Amino acid sequence: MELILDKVSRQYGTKMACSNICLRLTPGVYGLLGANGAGKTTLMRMICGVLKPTSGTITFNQADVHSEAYRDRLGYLPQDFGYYPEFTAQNFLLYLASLKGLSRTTAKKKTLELLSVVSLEKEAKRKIKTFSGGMKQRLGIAQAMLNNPSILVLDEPTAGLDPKERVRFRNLISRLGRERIVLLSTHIVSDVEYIADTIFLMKDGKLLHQGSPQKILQLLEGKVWECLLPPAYAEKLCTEKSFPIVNIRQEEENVLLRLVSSQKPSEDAMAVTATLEDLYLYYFSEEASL
Ligand SMILES: Nc1ncnc2c1ncn2[C@@H]1O[C@H](COP(=O)(O)OP(=O)(O)OP(=O)(O)O)[C@@H](O)[C@H]1O
Repeated sequence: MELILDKVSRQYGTKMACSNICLRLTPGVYGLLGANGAGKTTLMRMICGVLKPTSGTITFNQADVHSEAYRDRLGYLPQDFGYYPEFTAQNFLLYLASLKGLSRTTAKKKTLELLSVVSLEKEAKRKIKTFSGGMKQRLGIAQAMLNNPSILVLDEPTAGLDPKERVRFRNLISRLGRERIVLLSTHIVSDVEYIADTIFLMKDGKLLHQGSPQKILQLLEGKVWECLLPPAYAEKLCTEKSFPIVNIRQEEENVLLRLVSSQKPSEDAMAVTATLEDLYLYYFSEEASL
């Protein structure tokens, strides 16, 4: 099973939202990481066949993504998925199952099975308007799974989840990714740090890096430092902006700076282990609020 993107680009007028993207996806969990406007939604919509590339090709097992056969194997949770607030969770899934052409008996069986997969079996008869953000997202994943897809595409599925819901979500995705291609986009690093086998780092429509979290982190090896400095000196370093500062923390009368630099930034700076968060803030420092 493989999904291949070959030199895929998408332009909106003069804006290049995705530029020359080449990817090969086999079963596993893939995290598409990028700041707002990086091109994640555009890329996912092209992968789902909802949007045509301006140039390049996307194929699944050598078939075009606009074929019906592909659509049957695809599950998609768009960013702005519309729920019907007055429906119960179960009726909502039954309704979507009928739209997807499942028979009544299969739909009923599948709906109950999926409500259990996303841990909503006890809420089956509750109206969606009473659900938390996390419960709605899990229901969204359940609807994307109705056709038992080989490719599951989730656009910002963790938006609005609290920490407990995030953990539950991660566990669910890890399980689903064992036998299918799961691609999820986020700008929250911790959501992909533990579950993604491969991370795609996107900026300004381009794919900057791809690889396992460990491989991606090697980019910053030996370049992340922490230094405890008097406030005046720390402020000087920050305003001079000679290094990307990834974190600032007040420590009693001093300031602890975490920064990225290929050289030791000050006499008593300590080299620390890089995290994906450092990497993200390093690449997206203009957009991120430090
Ligand atoms: N229909 C459109 N017409 C014109 N420009 C668009 C359109 N859709 C997206 N863009 C632009 O293309 C770029 C990529 O947008 P996209 O929504 O793919 O980014 P994103 O990474 O998903 O962002 P976010 O995290 O905010 O959803 C942005 O600059 C956006 O303004």
